[in-house]
Amino acid sequence: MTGLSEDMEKQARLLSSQLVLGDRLVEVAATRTVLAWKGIKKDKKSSEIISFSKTEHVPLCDIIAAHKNHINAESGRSQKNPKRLHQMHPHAFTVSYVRRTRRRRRWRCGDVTFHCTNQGLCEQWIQVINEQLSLFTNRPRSLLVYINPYGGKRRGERVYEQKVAPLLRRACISADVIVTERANHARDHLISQANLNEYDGVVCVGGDGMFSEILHGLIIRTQTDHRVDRDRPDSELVPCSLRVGIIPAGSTDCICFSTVGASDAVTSALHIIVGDSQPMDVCSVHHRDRFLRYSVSLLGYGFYGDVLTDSERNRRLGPARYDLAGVKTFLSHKHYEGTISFLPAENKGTPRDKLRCRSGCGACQHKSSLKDRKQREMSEKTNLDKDGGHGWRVIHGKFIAINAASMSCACPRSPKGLAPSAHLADGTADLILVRRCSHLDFFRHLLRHTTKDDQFDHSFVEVHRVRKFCFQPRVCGPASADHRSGDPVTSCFGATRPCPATGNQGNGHGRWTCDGEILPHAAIRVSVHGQLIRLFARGIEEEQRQQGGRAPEGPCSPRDLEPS
Ligand SMILES: CCCCCCCCCCCCC/C=C/[C@@H](O)[C@H](COP(=O)(O)O)NC(=O)CCCCCCCCCCCCCCC
Ligand SMILES: Nc1ncnc2c1ncn2[C@@H]1O[C@H](COP(=O)(O)OP(=O)(O)O)[C@@H](O)[C@H]1O
Ligand SMILES: [Ca+2]
Repeated sequence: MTGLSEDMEKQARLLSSQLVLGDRLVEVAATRTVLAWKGIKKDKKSSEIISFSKTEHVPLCDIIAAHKNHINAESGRSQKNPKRLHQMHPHAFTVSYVRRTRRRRRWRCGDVTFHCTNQGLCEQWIQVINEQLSLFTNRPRSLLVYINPYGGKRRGERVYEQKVAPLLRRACISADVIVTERANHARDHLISQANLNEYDGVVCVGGDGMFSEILHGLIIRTQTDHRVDRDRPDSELVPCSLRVGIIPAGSTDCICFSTVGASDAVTSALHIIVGDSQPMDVCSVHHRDRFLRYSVSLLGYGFYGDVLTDSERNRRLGPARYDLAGVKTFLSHKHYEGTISFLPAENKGTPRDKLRCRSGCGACQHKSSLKDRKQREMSEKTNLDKDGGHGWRVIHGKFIAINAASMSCACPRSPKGLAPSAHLADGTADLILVRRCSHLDFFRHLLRHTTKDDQFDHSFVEVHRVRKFCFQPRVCGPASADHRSGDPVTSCFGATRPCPATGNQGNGHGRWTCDGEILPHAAIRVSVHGQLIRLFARGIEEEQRQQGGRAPEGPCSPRDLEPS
């Protein structure tokens, strides 16, 4: 043997043989974890086989599939293969694999084609590789796909057909596709019609709003199946068993960007195919004892609530509607008065620490058990706190914005996100309070979302890592007895009085945007549910750097025959 690599020698080979790759004779070997090959040639003097090139390899977990090639019978050879070598190796198979590109965290499909001496050997290779892939039980076989044809720049259907469907076919994954016909079509279908037992996952083609539909469909279906009362703010929610893949085709696409590291359809499709799994926190939002919505990205009051409200009027502008509304809202420079009460998350880091949530994040590894959660609830009840009692803190003030993010909310507009240190799956959210300040100061704060500077390093911004919070806008007329009592929970959800001017508590106040949807109430109560849902993603991967500072092209730079 020529010795492909020391590592390979330690593992049992499932198959190895001499094949042709391009114009080279190579020795190829497969183990349970890797496919590797190395250029070989015959020594003219001794007639021994010697190796002459470095070993190249693809980890099996990065392989999408192996397929037989149909070689043009007339010419008797493929374009790249020299005639004599090919005559001796007339059969071929192609291995498709995940190739990391130099463009930030984008994945592409690479192909490598091997030629064999006989059909039997060719089929044996295909069988061995595909058999190993079938042992990866994390990979989906069957998916339910929802496409929002009107999301973002209205390219959802085209993106799916041109970029995603061919890859799913290559990976032998079946897909039932539903193009939505109205808002909430996907949510309602998931709640009451879809036979979820038939699928290994759900795919959402659209933006954060469309993902929110899928999220609601899955969570509501799961809670209904388990008879959990969603209206009770303290209900323990049951995690959803199906994973969700996001093919970005929306306006912000922050959930995709924050969980995959790129806003790119092919990259997302490849994360689905290799069966990645990324748990994610979900916030439940209640008004008094009524469930309102779930949130995974931005719950924003004041500035972002106003941006969203204004942007809805210009939906036809696509993603640009947010920029226009952003400028208008910025110029109006409003602030809102209210009381925010929150339960700090202990021993969970802070929103200003430098620990970023990355693939395999340590802070997200530990999912607290039911016992831990019960113990925490008990200690919340017994630990009296100087500010609000029961461990809660209370802050009253005039705010330009109140933002809560249970993940970083990184997106192409703001690559580090609204809450750069927030974690995807640690059971907490970062609460950002932007107090009334000058126009120029608020502009400086906003601008820092697009640079490396710390957007929280301002006297008018304060940040807290929390498990729960509630907000009460300043009530019209004299404050209610409960509000004055200082008990944060009662004051938020007890006898807040409707505004006598409008008869409606929410009117005249700012509004909350919840993952892009406007909430009907300003007084809300929010709890973070750790790891309630899983995505086909692996979190943002650390940039791999080689000497010279460039990211590697692929697992080992095997020849890539497909244009990206
Ligand atoms: C001066 C430049 C300031 C740039 C500030 C950029 C901050 C960006 C933070 C983005 C957080 C995104 C959180 C995600 C929310 C999404 O779930 C949600 C729904 O997404 P979907 O439409 O895909 O369904 N999207 C949103 O809520 C949209 C938020 C977009 C906000 C854009 C704000 C632009 C502000 C521009 C201010 C300009 C000041 C100019 C002064 C002359
Ligand atoms: N067929 C449809 N017609 C109209 N609205 C839809 C349809 N399908 C989904 N929606 C709604 O469109 C909204 C925006 O979708 P999304 O895909 O997030 O795009 P964007 O990022 O541009 O807001 C979501 O609230 C979703 O409920
Ligand atoms: Ca979190």
